[in-house]
Amino acid sequence: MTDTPLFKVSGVSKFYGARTGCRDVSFELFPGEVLAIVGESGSGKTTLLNCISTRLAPTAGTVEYRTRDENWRDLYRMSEAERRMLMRTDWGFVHQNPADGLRMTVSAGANAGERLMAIGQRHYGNIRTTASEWLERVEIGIDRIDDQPRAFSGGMRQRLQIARNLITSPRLVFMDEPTGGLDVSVQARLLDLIRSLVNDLGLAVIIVTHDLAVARLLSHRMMVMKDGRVIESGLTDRVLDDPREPYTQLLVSSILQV
Ligand SMILES: Nc1ncnc2c1ncn2[C@@H]1O[C@H](COP(=O)(O)OP(=O)(O)OP(=O)(O)O)[C@@H](O)[C@H]1O
Repeated sequence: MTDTPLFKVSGVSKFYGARTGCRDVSFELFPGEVLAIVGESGSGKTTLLNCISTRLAPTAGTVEYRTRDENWRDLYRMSEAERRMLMRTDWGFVHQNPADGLRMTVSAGANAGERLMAIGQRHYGNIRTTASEWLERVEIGIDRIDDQPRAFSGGMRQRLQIARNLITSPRLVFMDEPTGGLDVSVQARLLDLIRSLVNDLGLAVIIVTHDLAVARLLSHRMMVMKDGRVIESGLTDRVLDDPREPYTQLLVSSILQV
């Protein structure tokens, strides 16, 4: 990790009419850092993730990103085309439901290789080679490269979605409950894979989860949300081993013995 942040969120709020989605959230994220956003259902995690990943315009606040050419850019002042390019190249977004992040009716190889074309690669042979390497890296047999993801299990689909996201060497990846809805043994294998890829690639990650065990395993730092606000944040081990807020204490003791 370096001393210069990669991403700055200041005073982000989102209101749905009179209802609060999230309120006055600020934080910085450093290169290579994994931040978990945790909280109960309805606490505002998804709203916040969508606001900071440019999927949902906040009611107030700014979200800034340090680009590869060392410029700070306010994401909501970028043109739509610039934002889309950033999403395709420098960023990844891993959805809870792989069908939301994959094209279900094209081959696994094309799903992985497509983003390389988005960044200008044109050589079919090279794209296929890189796609095969990535399939292998996420433990999908090379004999499945021409199969469509609809013929894959839930765990395989999720691994393919991860390959599709990481193939362009993004610097920042958003993950929304990436292991939600999978069997426990499949979850454990996927978490191991995510952890080693994130470490090997030095990725910065913002991961939303309601599962404190996932936060414990993957994140360096965490933010606890309640009613749209961040009520506690700090190093993951500190927050889980020595929660300061009564609500966090309750969450830690009632949800899971971690
Ligand atoms: N499109 C919407 N219109 C109105 N209210 C919404 C909308 N989306 C979310 N909300 C409200 O905003 C609050 C935060 O919801 P959000 O989905 O962000 O929470 P969450 O922590 O991600 O929950 P979950 O884990 O169940 O997805 C809730 O009160 C929710 O009802």
